[in-house]
Amino acid sequence: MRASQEDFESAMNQVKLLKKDPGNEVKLRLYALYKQATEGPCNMPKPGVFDFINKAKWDAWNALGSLPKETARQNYVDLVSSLTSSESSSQVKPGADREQQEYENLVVTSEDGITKIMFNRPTRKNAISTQMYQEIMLALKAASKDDSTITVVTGNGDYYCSGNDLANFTDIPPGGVEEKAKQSAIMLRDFVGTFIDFPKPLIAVVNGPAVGISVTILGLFDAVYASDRATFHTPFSHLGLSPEGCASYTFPKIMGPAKATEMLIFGKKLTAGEACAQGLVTEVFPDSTFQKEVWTRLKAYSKLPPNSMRISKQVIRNMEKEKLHAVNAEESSVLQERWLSDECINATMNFLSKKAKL
Ligand SMILES: CCCCC/C=C/CC(=O)SCCNC(=O)CCNC(=O)[C@H](O)C(C)(C)COP(=O)(O)OP(=O)(O)OC[C@H]1O[C@@H](n2cnc3c(N)ncnc32)[C@H](O)[C@@H]1OP(=O)(O)O
Repeated sequence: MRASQEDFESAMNQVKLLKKDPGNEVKLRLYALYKQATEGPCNMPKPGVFDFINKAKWDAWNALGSLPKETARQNYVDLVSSLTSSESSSQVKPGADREQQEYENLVVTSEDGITKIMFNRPTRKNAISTQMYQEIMLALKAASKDDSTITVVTGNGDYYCSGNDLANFTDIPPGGVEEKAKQSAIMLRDFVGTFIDFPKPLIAVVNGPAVGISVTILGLFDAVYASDRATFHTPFSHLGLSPEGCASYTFPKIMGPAKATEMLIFGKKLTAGEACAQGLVTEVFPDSTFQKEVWTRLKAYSKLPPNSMRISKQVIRNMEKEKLHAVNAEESSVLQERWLSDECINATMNFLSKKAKL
């Protein structure tokens, strides 16, 4: 499939978040492909021999000759993808009991055939910052390729996750709020897409309250185990928002349209027991024994034949994938508009100025 303009913009965002300097040669190649993809063949006068930097850039761009813009765009996306996956595979290597240190907002460990991705911003109730979205995507991509059999997502501290970090919208780029909304919609689509495409059994261990996007994406998990302290809250109307994470499709399917309406439109907060009765949660455990009971069970599941589990997941989920990607694209584009609405801006300002809380 050819890289779209959105894939290209998403790749540009990912370049900014690379943790390691890819080196001058790769940077020149990225520069040349970017210029070719956006402007076509090199159209600049050749810099003088002593203007080393601009001469190197010119040489790299000029070397692409008449490479078509679409091919340059595709090559750029492929190059960025190889850079991000080599970073992520160097972060999660197969093996036992290895704690990863390189994420700022996650703790990722691999042990007993289970890769555990733990949200780790407990002082912010594990709200998902822009960087954390990128880190979760990297961690999931690495987990999809490592030798673990199942992948678990959980939270550190008293919360599972308080949803999108509302301060994400205060970091406005030079292109203004419209540009911010556009970038956020691309990131959201990529983020949710990573869950849709995740190939192994994906389990949520919901250790405490869950809010917003951390609830909606549960519909894309294969099992959800919850402490009886957990609650499930999607206050989209209160925030001037609309559903994401494919919940506009998965929630009515899981719990029926009437119950989904209460959650997604009226923002009704469910207890763990209610969420279980409505099919969003697989099983609820008393908080006092939650960790012990869940991890004992998961360790037993992780010993099942991995290929069989993967294939069964594909059989269960693959028929829906195309539909889910379409829903994800639509939800992201609706939200791009919502983020610019007075309703949303006022609700966000009220939270950030401490006038409102859920
Ligand atoms: C960008 C692209 C993708 C976008 C996808 C869109 C997703 C939609 C959603 O996820 S909607 C849900 C958004 N989340 C919220 O509205 C939750 C807001 N938080 C709260 O209402 C409360 O903090 C609480 C109910 C979660 C917890 O209340 P409590 O009193 O127990 O704790 P504090 O409020 O004191 O929280 C500790 C500090 O953490 C900060 N914080 C918590 N959640 C968030 C958040 N989501 N965004 C930003 N900051 C958050 C809170 O402000 C406290 O900070 P302080 O110590 O500096 O006061």
